[in-house]
Amino acid sequence: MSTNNSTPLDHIRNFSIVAHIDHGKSTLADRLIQSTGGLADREMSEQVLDNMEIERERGITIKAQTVRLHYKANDGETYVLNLIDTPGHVDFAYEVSRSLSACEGSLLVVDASQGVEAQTLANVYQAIDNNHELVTVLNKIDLPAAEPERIKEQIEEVIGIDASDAVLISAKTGLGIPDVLEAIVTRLPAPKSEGGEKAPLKALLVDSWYDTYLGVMVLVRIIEGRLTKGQVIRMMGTDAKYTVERVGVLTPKMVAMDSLGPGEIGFITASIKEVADTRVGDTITEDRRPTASALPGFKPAQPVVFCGLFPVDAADFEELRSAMGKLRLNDASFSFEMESSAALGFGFRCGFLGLLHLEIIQERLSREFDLDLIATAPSVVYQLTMTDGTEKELHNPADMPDVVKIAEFREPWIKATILTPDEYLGGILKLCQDRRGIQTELTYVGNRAMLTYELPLNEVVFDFYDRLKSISKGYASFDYNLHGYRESDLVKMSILVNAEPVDALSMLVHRSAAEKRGRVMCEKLKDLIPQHMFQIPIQAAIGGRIIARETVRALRKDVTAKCYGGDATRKRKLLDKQKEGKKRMRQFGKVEIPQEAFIAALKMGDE
Ligand SMILES: Nc1nc2c(ncn2[C@@H]2O[C@H](COP(=O)(O)OP(=O)(O)OP(=O)(O)O)[C@@H](O)[C@H]2O)c(=O)[nH]1
Repeated sequence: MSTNNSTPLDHIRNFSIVAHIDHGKSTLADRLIQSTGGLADREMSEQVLDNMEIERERGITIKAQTVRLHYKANDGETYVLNLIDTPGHVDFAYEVSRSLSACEGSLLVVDASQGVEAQTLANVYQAIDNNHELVTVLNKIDLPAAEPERIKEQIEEVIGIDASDAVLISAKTGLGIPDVLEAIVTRLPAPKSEGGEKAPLKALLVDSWYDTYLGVMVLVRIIEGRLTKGQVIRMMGTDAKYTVERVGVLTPKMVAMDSLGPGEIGFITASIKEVADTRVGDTITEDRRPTASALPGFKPAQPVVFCGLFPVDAADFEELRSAMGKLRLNDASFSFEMESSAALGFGFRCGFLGLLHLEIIQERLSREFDLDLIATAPSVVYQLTMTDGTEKELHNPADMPDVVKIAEFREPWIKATILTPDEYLGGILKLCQDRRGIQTELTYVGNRAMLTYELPLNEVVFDFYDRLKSISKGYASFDYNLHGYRESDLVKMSILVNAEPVDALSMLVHRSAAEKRGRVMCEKLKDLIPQHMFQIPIQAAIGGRIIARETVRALRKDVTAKCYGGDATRKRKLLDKQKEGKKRMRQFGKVEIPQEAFIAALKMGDE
């Protein structure tokens, strides 16, 4: 189907939904699609917007998606509503911000039984920074625990916006959905376009992804002018030229169009080779008649967490490289380069936006590509000033230069916001304190405490979020943003198993925490490393100094010993089983360490 459209600006509304995780953003989006007939009921698989398998399984939104809806309003007119979905997790805050810049308004969804959470705050402030008009939507009012009046007051008190006209809905039952659609049309502004459609083309590159059939697809928001099939476009940031092959919109099905006009959001394809060739935030113009000035643009997302990924079986190396290449096609914020380690052989040093991003990539590699991997300790990006005045960035503890050559060592800090029910406050304060946190604020929102802390990112990347959740029984919420670099007294802690250093387990820690970390790590490894025929010392060391030690006692019997008599098949079975187990082990000198040990050892706990 091909449609030529020219929706007048005042009949377009571009909006996002901002919410804390689990407050019902995807359910609401699905309802909006369903009630405007974007998909027939039978096409409505649950949660259309979260279309990746892992997203669906974990119930989180990663890649921003967009849909165009047609809505016949109470005034009898039909409006085009473009919904840009935004990811809800802290790791993807950057994607939230760029999705928001493509629209004029947001629905602020708050769970009426939970109230404002850390990501509600983070996301709503981003919307306000983007000059969005807001419509407050209180969801889950079907729940007996819903307290819409109290939550309205809370929103006014904490966020400082008027919530008296909040729309009360249940995305689950469908209650109130027509009111949301009316509010979008009557309360959110139409896009503006200074130059209109006669002006030279100026479009914002909002997002891009790789489609197996169509190649690189680019999501664009037209500011002025017209984007047409066959047009030669120029990316103003990279100066690359392309001929537009397809123009269309997502309903969420792809629908071809001849062109897109001012205020509209849609996709194009143009034989672009790689997602990496498209720069999110770039300005797209017509090569023949370029626009006078580019849009402000965004800074590219920088990876903040790095770790090494190695195949358990060295023979899988090429397969791993190709799998990573495929993942990167769709995720320009994931980076990798080859690395070799004495203990782990050949693998890759990978960069991620955060820990969740790391876990997702790791999971996809093992699930979609069936690869057994060992991940090394996650590390942040450190800055070094050397004694000769040069500056260095350090992504990998293994590359740590000789300490005598370092004049200054700096590590990244974050500013974290935590909201928690009062009864867990003590435990959380202790956690933050143990992680070298500096408290900057403590206020109350009803019976919940709102804390702001400055924390070294290095202390957060391991298991901070897991710990926070377990201390608060899942009730605390957390959000952070990077807050610059500070000088720090960091040391490299090595782990030696049977006197051999295991580089995958070495990490940079603050001097004050080194001994405790070393002790915990050795204790954990003692339980994780299976017994061998000999005694295995496990040691933590800083430089040449041992700071902790444990021993795995020697095993006496071999596995076949209990097969008295000569049952050969049974014996073979046991040996096969042992071989099977071996595949998932790595040999370090004479010692075999199971793959799980690496991951488990790095989840520190604060016992
Ligand atoms: N009772 C009730 N449950 C709801 C309602 N809306 C959503 N839920 C449930 O709340 C949970 C979270 O909903 P989602 O729509 O996945 O939340 P989300 O905000 O999109 O989460 P992310 O995709 O992770 O950002 C799901 O189990 C929904 O079924 C509602 O109106 N009432």
